[in-house]
Amino acid sequence: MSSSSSSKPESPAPVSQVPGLDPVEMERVAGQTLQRYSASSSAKRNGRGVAVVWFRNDLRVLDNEALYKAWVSSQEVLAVYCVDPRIFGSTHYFGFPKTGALRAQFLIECLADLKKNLMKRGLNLLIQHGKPEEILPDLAKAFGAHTVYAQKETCSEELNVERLVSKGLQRVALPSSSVQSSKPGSVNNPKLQLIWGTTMYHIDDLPFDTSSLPDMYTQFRKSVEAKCTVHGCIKIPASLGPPPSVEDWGCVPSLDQFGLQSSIVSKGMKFVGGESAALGRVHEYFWKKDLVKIYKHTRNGMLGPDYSTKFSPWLASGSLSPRFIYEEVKRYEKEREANDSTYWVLFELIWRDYFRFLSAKCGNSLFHLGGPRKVEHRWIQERTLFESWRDGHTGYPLIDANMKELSTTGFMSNRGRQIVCSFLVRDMGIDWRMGAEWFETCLLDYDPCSNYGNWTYGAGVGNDPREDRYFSIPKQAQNYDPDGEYVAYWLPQLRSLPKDRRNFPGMAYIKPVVPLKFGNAGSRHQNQGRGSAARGANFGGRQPRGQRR
Ligand SMILES: Cc1cc2nc3c(=O)[nH]c(=O)nc-3n(C[C@H](O)[C@H](O)[C@H](O)COP(=O)(O)OP(=O)(O)OC[C@H]3O[C@@H](n4cnc5c(N)ncnc54)[C@H](O)[C@@H]3O)c2cc1C
Ligand SMILES: Nc1ncnc2c1ncn2[C@@H]1O[C@H](COP(=O)(O)OP(=O)(O)OP(=O)(O)O)[C@@H](O)[C@H]1O
Repeated sequence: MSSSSSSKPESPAPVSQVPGLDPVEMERVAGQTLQRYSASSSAKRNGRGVAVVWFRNDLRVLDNEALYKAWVSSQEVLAVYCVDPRIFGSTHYFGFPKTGALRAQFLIECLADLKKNLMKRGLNLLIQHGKPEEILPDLAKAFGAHTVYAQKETCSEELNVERLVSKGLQRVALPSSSVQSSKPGSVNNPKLQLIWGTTMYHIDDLPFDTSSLPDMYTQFRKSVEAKCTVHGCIKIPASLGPPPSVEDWGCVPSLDQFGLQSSIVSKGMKFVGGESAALGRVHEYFWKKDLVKIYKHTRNGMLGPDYSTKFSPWLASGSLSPRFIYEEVKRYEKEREANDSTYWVLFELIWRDYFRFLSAKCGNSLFHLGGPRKVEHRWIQERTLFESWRDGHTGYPLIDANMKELSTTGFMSNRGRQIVCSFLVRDMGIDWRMGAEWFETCLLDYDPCSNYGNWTYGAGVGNDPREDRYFSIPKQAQNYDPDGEYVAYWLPQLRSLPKDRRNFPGMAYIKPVVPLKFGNAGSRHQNQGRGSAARGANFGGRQPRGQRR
């Protein structure tokens, strides 16, 4: 056997913390970066009274326009986060936990860090438990706030909350003295002002209305690259105080307040929540480890913290601004090197933008079985099969290892996500929404637009009919885990096998729960003679199309 000599079983590698900086270094890097992005002392504040900044998925100080506008328009800023019980409810169709314990823990760390960073600037974070539409009008009334500033969202659950908050504020009557430029004696309502802030390219700069967004990513990308520029990050003054006087600012919540049990990451990557960690990871990835210059060649990896940026959990919670990443890429290109890899980070961030704008175009069809194209197709919802996928017991090491990584750490590589998605929908024929909702439960970087956008593409119901791909497991295993290092990490029982058999263990592993739809071409040891009969889904006889991007 060539490179396939069996190796001794090894004990699992320790958990890799992401970023891998010690707390002192992380604080130093975050402090320096925030300082670099502080507004000069001449920044103008010309408002009156109190403004509320309602933090949602923008848990950061750097490049936070809602925070900046609240500061400019007031004499006092009240920063608020509402722990909305709905985000700890159940997913829409299949009743999985809407937020799993790992993402809840990440959120707690984000809130603790935000509170700390706001306090360093003379503010604080008021944390209240309840629905924003009940909390915010009461606060606006109690503090006489003229405006509630918040980041705009695009999916219906969040839009609904925005509508209810706005309605609630309309019922609050404020005396004219709290409101700028109002006539003496008149009665005014506080306003909800929603600010765009999730994407790298600003929605107002797009060369088309979102209702006419191109159906093809490449067309979108070329158009924005040619016609738009990325705005510079908003600089926030070093001092934002004073806050209004508040009796009880509330504590950063604990997992049991969410009704969740702590889930310790025992293997793989442990992501640290919060803006300081996000800025630490950018520093580590770009400047300390110099990894961005090889990103394009490593990005399809699956094992360890360094094959890709790992920015997504912080982007999803808004502890990291995509415009800051853009500026860091440009700075790196100027100071060190510009190449395909440095560009490719932006290329991927444009995918993220695209899915965000697409959610505005598609509305709820993004979440419907037929997807934006309303594709009619018979799916199955077989619980036992689904559970074998969810729990990593399908008999295919590559699937099982990825699913175990997801439930243990809350993360999975992009390569892994595409493979397990294809397996669920094509080989098992299972309703893609079951997979998407399980991802919604588990992912640290869960974002409705990127998650449901990618799942609709993977299921062949997305808005671009060409994005209809089958991922052959044997081929993916040979290309992306040729020595079986990844599967042996997550399934240690495979480590004692020769390297080239770890992905094809035959009788040495669980019996596959379904045959592969397109047979086992390319497999070396597995499933001989099981045939290639398709199960469940029939995708109109489409042939495998290899890999995406
Ligand atoms: C079925 C499926 C579900 C997914 N669900 C999510 C999700 O809920 N949230 C999420 O952020 N990403 C999702 N992705 C996209 C992608 O897998 C992750 O963004 C990526 O793996 C995160 O790791 P990274 O930050 O190291 O990415 P990198 O490779 O370093 O890429 C840099 C950034 O580009 C963006 N990006 C890269 N690929 C994509 C993509 N395909 N779609 C959108 N943005 C992308 C991310 O913001 C990422 O942080 C999903 C992909 C698939 C196939
Ligand atoms: N942020 C989000 N995360 C997960 N799912 C979301 C989010 N926002 C919206 N959805 C999904 O959008 C869908 C809305 O379904 P709902 O029944 O409310 O409306 P609908 O019947 O689809 O509405 P319409 O017929 O007007 O399109 C649900 O599947 C819901 O889970």
